[in-house]
Amino acid sequence: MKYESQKIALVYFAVAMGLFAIQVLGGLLAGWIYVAPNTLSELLPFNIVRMLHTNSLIVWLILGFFGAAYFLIPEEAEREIHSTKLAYIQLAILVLGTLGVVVTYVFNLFEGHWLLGKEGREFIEQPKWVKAGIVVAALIFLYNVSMTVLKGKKTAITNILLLGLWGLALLFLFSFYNPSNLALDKQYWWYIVHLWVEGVWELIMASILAYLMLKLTGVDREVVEKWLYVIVAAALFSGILGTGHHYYWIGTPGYWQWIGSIFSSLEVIPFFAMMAFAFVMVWKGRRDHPNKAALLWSLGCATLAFFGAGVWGFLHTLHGVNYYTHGTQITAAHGHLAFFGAYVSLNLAIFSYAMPILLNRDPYNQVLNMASFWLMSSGMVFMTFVLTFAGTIQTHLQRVLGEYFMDVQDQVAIFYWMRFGSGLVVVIGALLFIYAMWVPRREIIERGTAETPAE
Ligand code: HEM
Ligand code: HEM
Ligand SMILES: [Fe+2]
Repeated sequence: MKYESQKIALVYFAVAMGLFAIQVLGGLLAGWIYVAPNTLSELLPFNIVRMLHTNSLIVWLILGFFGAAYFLIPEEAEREIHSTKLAYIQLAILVLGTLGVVVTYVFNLFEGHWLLGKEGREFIEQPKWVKAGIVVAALIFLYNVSMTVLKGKKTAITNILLLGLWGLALLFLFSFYNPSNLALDKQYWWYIVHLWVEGVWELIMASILAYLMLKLTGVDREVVEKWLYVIVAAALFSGILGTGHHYYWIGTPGYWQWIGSIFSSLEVIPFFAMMAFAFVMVWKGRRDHPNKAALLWSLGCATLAFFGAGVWGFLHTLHGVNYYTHGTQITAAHGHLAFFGAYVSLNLAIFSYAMPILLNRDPYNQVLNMASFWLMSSGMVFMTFVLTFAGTIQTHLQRVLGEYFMDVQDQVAIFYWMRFGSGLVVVIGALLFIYAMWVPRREIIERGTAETPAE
């Protein structure tokens, strides 16, 4: 570790990994309720479990991004973070908000209250006071990292990372605007949900991947930067108008069917470019970095993001196809592999790289980490396949033959059992990952010392 303030990342990563465990366990519970629907139906109903699953996902991913920024910005800007104290205050606000969310959801408190009650829009259900807290925390964060970069060295990696993080925070402001007209509500809702994952988060992904490639493969910075600019341009060019693929059936004008189909098809390009980038960097690289697990997660991230977002996204993005598949298990299949491939794996890649440095551990449980990669990835890929089969049958029975929703659900039950099985593998992989990150290797415990890890 070159800069003392990089240590801030450690607490962010710790909270993120805690929520990651809760998120996958929540998913597993939701998957169990699918096959045994009366489970906890009074105490913790499915809709609440689902909310905890998706909300904790978003919160831990963002905490991971914040931690990644605090870790890599000092090295790139060649100076300490502007204020360590502000960074911890920011985390305290976010943790308080998270606890508030959990208590409000689980006990279903303050229903209908404008400030204290949950808001009932998927992914952005948080009560208004929590949303306000998130904005305050985001402002503190942006001030802190922007000051650091402004006073230090500016690189393409930090510029693009900051652009992505500013975009993330500004787009979140749309969560305060909730028009009573349902079509308008949905139109703005997608500004957050879509413009995050298919817009500004791609900038965050590209810049963190670029940083990892720089460190792990030792290629020249100029080469990394050229790729970075192309990826960012392709992401913004396709992703902004690509929002149209959510405007097909919500009451917006018909031209969105063409704009959405054309531009969202082009969204495959940046994801393909990120995959090509990662592999070309490894191929051209001149450095044999000892942290192979971090490289495995980086390559896995670029590859699974291409399949989950690019291929599985394209599968149902043309309006002629989406007319039939909209809101079926095809959507869930895509949602899972896209989020896992792109943003979960990205976080796990930067954790794998940074944690041994932050904890000053060499060697660390690298083989266990790689095992967790294969468990989690194969579990998620299998889950994607079974949900795709379920969704294909569902589309035919329900949308083509016109059978009733619940009758169709009974006929695809076998796939929900298989989803539970693959989910169990994912959970085991996730717990193994957390173990590999935090528990020192036996040699170190016995010897009592560690080497300084390679950076
Ligand atoms: C990492 C990037 C991506 C993530 C994390 C992601 C995630 C998701 C999620 C969670 C949903 C479900 C939203 C909901 O209805 O509540 C969704 C819907 C959708 N996504 Fe993506 N996505 C990504 C990229 C893409 C790309 C690149 C495409 C197109 C090539 C695409 C096409 C679609 C379409 C068409 C829908 C609507 C499905 C429906 O009509 O039910 N996505 N995405
Ligand atoms: C890190 C891994 C995971 C990610 C990124 C993830 C992501 C998501 C997302 C984005 C949704 C909303 C999907 C949509 O609207 O289309 C969702 C819902 C869900 N997830 Fe996960 N999830 C993960 C792990 C799991 C696991 C291990 C299970 C266990 C079986 C699971 C089961 C479910 C269930 C049952 C739902 C509700 C689906 C519905 O409403 O029909 N997830 N998850
Ligand atoms: Fe989208």
